[in-house]
Amino acid sequence: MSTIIQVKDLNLWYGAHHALHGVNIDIPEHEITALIGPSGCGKSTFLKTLNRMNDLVPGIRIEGEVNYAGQNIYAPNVDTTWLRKQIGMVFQKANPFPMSIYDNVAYGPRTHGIRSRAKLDEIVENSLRSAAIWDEVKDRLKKSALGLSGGQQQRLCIARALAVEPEILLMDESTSALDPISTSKIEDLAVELKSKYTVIMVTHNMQQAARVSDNTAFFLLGDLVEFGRTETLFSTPTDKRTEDYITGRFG
Ligand SMILES: Nc1ncnc2c1ncn2[C@@H]1O[C@H](COP(=O)(O)OP(=O)(O)OP(=O)(O)O)[C@@H](O)[C@H]1O
Repeated sequence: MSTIIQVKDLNLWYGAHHALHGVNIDIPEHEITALIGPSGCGKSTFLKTLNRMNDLVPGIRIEGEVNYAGQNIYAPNVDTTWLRKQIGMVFQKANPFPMSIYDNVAYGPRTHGIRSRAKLDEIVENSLRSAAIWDEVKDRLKKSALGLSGGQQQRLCIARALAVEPEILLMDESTSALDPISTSKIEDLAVELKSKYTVIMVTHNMQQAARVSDNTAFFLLGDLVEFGRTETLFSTPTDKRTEDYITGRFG
């Protein structure tokens, strides 16, 4: 398998707080990588460094490299609009725009200059199909996205992220606010998506990591303690701290 993102000696500070300590990781393409660890260990911080969503946090300092598409994304000439098109993100709480379902999905492509109605129709349908929500919304595309259930809103946000044809989808605890049925739909969806995309997900739920991911990274207090195949990490962890965490001894 090939590496899509290579992180080298990544350190991050929020003011004086050293939140990520020399993280090194190679993230495989077309697989699901789960980031796990107790609250405050730096999972979300790490995820956000992958498409520079942290850039505007006051007092932040980032050192090291995140190599993607043949360059360090922290190099001075990198276009962050391009980067975030390539590496999309879905958040913990669904955040549809207060507009129609159609316009939510068409928003990104329109921003990138697509004006043809037929082309937009095609993108909207394909994205909603890929996010496994087309059948539920195809008769109400002009209705407000805010009228959808929480689970539907989250799948709509996935469709919105897919509409600009990213390579990588970052999911930050995207099922933690959802009921078990919606959660299971999003988990199934993540597994389907990996044939076309690379998925990197933060989850508090170890069963979820074990169910859906191919690789798992365990963070503790800003350190990447262990990274490996999910099956191996959960069955025979090499680090005592990983073992303590996955067996519920702390966290
Ligand atoms: N914008 C910020 N400014 C200052 N400190 C921050 C900021 N965001 C996060 N931190 C701190 O950095 C550390 C890592 O936070 P982060 O949100 O990445 O952890 P996490 O593992 O995702 O936690 P959780 O599972 O609770 O979401 C924590 O100590 C947190 O308080």
